[in-house]
Amino acid sequence: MGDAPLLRVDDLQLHYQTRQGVVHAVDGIDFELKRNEALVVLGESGCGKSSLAKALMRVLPRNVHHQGGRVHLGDTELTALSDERFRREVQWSRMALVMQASMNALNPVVKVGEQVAEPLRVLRRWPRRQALARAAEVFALVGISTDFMTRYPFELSGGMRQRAVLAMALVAEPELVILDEPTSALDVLTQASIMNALKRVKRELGTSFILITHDVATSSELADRVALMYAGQLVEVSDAERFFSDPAHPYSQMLMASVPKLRQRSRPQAIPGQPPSLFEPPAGCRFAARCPHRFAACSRDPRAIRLAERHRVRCWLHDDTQAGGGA
Ligand SMILES: Nc1ncnc2c1ncn2[C@@H]1O[C@H](COP(=O)(O)OP(=O)(O)OP(=O)(O)O)[C@@H](O)[C@H]1O
Repeated sequence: MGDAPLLRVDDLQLHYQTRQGVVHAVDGIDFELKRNEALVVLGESGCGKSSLAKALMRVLPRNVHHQGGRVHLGDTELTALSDERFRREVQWSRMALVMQASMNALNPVVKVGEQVAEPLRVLRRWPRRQALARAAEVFALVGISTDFMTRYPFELSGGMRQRAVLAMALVAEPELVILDEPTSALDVLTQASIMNALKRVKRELGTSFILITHDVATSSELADRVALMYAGQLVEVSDAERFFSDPAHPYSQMLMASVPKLRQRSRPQAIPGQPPSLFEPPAGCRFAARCPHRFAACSRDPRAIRLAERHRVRCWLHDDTQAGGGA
């Protein structure tokens, strides 16, 4: 059991119905996450990162056209649970989501400490005093003075509100916390200090994280693993160190070359072209149109190729059966 993954996601799909057609926002995603690991999901705007979080957490809009795949959390198959059981047994207590811009979603007329304590009162039926005492511990862990517990959200800075939302997600000690762009609205110093708070939480509570972001630099601080998303699919899933130093997928390589670095002589390189439409994504490799290495095989969908233990890449260049093809 010891090394069994905490989270296993197999062929996850989430498609939306719109007047223009069906949007394939999440289109066949597989990955695993171990306990106490932080997975950073990177990808440019519109590639489906938030949809992935929503599919995992069942926070779905009304216009879902199709949902598919399996998700296991420990031994529980989440995708087999009814909405009612998922809400009662999983949301907040085993798995929590900090949505994009959620620091603006705190209730303006309820004191912050009461809001952070609420999951314990509702889910665990803890008495108010006990819940507030636990909330105070979590406030300290995420770096807010407990003085702020008796304040209203408008009395807190953006960074403090974001920490309060984080405290609320952590208060019931879920095994997994999903954070969707948790710091993108904040200044760089606040971003860094929230990343430090997350590292502390990971160390002290053993929490696993999925951190969704387009910010390569900030996220590298926390990441044990990286998954790079492109047009609804994961193109590479790898150890963070390997991903940042020696990425394997051409898109990963181009993304890393596009990130400005302090001691870099050459200029950061933009990636020419646009991602494909998610209405009718191409049948073959979705990155092929922008890829300098494309060759004949790319007109077929590249399966996930295993480069090493826990390193998968969705690219024919790394498939031995296609050896010599343009690499
Ligand atoms: N409810 C919805 N109905 C229809 N299309 C949607 C809906 N939500 C998202 N989309 C579309 O699905 C695709 C993926 O969106 P999503 O928000 O998941 O991407 P993202 O990578 O999180 O983007 P960003 O970083 O800009 O938030 C986009 O084309 C988006 O326009």
